[in-house]
Amino acid sequence: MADLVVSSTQINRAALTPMMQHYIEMKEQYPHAVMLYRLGDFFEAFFEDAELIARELELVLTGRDGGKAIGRIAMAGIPHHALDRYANQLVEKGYAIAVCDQMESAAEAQGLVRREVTRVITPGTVIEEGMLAAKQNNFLAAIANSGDNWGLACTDISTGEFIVTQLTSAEHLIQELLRLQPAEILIPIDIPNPQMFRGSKAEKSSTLWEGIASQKKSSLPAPYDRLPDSFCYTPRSQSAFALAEAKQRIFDTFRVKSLEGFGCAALPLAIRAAGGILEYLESTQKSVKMPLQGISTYAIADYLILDSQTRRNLEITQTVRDGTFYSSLLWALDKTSTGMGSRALRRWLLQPLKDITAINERLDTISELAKKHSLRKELRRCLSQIYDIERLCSRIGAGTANGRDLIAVAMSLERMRDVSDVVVESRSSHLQALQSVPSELLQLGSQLQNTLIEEPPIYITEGNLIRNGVNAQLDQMRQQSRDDVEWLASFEKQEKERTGINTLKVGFNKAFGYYISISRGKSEQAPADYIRKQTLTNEERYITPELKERETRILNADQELKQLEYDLFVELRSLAAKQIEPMRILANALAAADVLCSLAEVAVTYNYSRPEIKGDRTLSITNGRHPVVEQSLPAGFFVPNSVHLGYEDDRQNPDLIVLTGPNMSGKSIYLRQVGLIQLMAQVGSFVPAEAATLGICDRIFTRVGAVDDLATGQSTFMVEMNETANILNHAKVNSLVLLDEIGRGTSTFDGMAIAWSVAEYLAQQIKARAIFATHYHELNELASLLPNVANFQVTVKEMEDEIIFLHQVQSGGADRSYGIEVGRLAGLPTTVINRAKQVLEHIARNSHIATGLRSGNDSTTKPKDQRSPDKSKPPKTQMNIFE
Ligand SMILES: Nc1ncnc2c1ncn2[C@@H]1O[C@H](COP(=O)(O)OP(=O)(O)OP(=O)(O)O)[C@@H](O)[C@H]1O
Repeated sequence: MADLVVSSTQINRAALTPMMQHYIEMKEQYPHAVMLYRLGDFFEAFFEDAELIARELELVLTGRDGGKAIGRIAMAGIPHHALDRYANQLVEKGYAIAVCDQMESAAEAQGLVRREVTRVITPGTVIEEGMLAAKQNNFLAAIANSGDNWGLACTDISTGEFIVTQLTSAEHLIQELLRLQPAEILIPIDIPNPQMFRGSKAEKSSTLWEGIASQKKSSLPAPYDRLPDSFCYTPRSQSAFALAEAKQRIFDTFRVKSLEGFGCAALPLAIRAAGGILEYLESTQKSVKMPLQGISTYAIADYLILDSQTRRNLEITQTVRDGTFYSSLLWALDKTSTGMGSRALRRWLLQPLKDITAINERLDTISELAKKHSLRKELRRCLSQIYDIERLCSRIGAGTANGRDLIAVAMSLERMRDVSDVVVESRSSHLQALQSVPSELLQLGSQLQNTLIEEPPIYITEGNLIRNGVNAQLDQMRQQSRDDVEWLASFEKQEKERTGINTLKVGFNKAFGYYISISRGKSEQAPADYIRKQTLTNEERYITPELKERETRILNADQELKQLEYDLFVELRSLAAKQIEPMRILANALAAADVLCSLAEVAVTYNYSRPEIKGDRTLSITNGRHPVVEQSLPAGFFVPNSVHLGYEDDRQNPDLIVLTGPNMSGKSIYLRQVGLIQLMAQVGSFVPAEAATLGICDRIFTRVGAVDDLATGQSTFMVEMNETANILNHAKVNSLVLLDEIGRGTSTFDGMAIAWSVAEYLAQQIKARAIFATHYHELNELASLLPNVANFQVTVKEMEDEIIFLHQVQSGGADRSYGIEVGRLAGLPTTVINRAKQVLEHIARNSHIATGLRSGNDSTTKPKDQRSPDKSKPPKTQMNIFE
């Protein structure tokens, strides 16, 4: 629309209408955000913002008079009740939104309606229920830096969680960010407009942000240019991150005088990051202040470290192939009954423990729940009736909870009586935590239930919230209101009799209030004292002084009644807010119990066993299974396999296993299942195995077939080498290293040489427990050279014209891959298969690749079947099915 003014920068402000002048003033305070300005029943955007939301939300771009000398200003709007839905779409696209609301009704206003920014919604500060995923945290993070050290603070304002840590390298910071997946990250950089919001997604689609669009991440000042591209970053003024200011903010927010109790007193960077978050919350949460829990400090070394590569390869929360939740470990284990439990399970899986006592406490609880079927069943039934108290607490504290929220709290607290009864005889600590519910919470539950009606409306300003008998004044006003209804009925009856018009009715509408309605045909009969107010096609509407007088009283009484109900409700909500702390403790206990019930349920369904947790390097799994693949195969189809690694006292168990076997035989699955079982044990879960004794790992490393990393322009082989280097530089004696085919993406000789030396380094230098799956059968020689290396193979059975995958892992090395057979199964043309077979035979007869590596140091200390195959015999050719 050519005639619309779309830019606010070049106009003569004095010529604008007073309201538009106010809009510009507001917008200037939030230049980084799309401003939604309340006008009656709509939130409107003007100028550039109007164009933006019209484009992004597919709305009609219209115009509004901006003043005589200005003309029509671009405008686009959304109905006020649809704010959440549209705001959600904008936040998803990476925009921040400043909500400028009306603080008084147009009728009340003297002059211009008072409007204020009540809230700035950004990806990390979303609290609206409809905008949050029930099963996932929505984290807002902030970081601070000094040299190689980094502070990280992270909060989920919908639950009040607030965690901080300090890290000693950018890599650790990035790994933590990748684990937490914050929706928004605050970085302390002073750019010309410090409030400017930049989200990676917003940059792509917005012209509004041209000022910052040039500030691509790579042009952000060091050291922040190293941060991953996939997040939404918001630059903030450095002053909020200054140590003194940050400390003061923490003192003020949490009403403390020292940071000792939070455990971060000696972590200046963590404090600075926390200060950055608090300052941001102050500036975005205007009228709605979500109460935070106290700060909880953690160290990454307290937990089993899983880097992003390992989380991805083990498919903990999503699959590698298509990134879906379905077929991930979380999918296989999540039988939780509440959103709190589901979020906790995700956190537990991404941050397994190292503390044996804490692990055993979880295992004890699962043991009890697994053994006592009716306890588990009953507890799960009760949990499924409990609402998301964690998030409800935050809404109560922020003063945004409505009647339905309080009823949900009341019902949940009522259910707690059943929960306590169900666990009354339990012995494990996580269930004992639910045995007694603080009496003040039970009282609160009863009070909420006794005060509020069963199904209150969504809005708390419309009355109909409070039960009869709660407040004498309210009861009296309600009686009055009933009397008024009766009076109206008797007035109607009286007027019918007086006029003799049977169809006469008393009606009401917002514009005219109460009126007497008579059909046009009968209007001649209207008495002289009737005052005509409105003429419609079929009826005439009248008022009388008596009706008007009564109307004033009815409407005033109605307003007063609603106000009284509102006041009583707010009082009740404040009362509930005083119990947030015990409610949060309860919510945490419920979440843990829910996770443990879920793990127990899975353990019983799939016949898992309790792992024995040790402080040494034992990794012993008897007949283990892959928890996800097992669930996706028909019962009994999965072939269990064992592994015994890293037992130090006698050298019966190796540190490193060279795993060979044909393509498709199950090497990758085996590798992953070992990693998953170790991870599950440290989460405190039962494991899919007949028996398992597992020492605590400090880290699990995995390297599984890489793909080209087009985003960073790295080749498959480069990615593979990067990942391998990372493992060799960080793995320690207590780590578990799972390598699937190293050295594939280069020439056979280079690849094999690298694979050999990597395996040798792992076994000799690092002595980590490791499984090395490979098609380089020459690596079987290592077992004859190094005492802590053994060969294992996944077996197949050769039939006359096919091979059968047995998926069984046995000691000894394989010397064939049956790659050509797999090619045939995949449908390679027969000519190609036959030719490949000829070439293979030729190579097998003439190649001496491994002879140089076999230096004759054959170990005699190991069982025969763990040594390399006898290479003195002529190499076998592929199966006779090819001949
Ligand atoms: N223990 C098992 N029991 C039953 N089926 C299995 C088992 N292990 C693997 N499989 C099946 O075999 C398929 C191939 O397994 P996997 O990908 O682990 O083979 P691989 O040996 O790593 O193959 P390649 O060397 O070609 O990469 C799996 O998709 C799974 O369906």
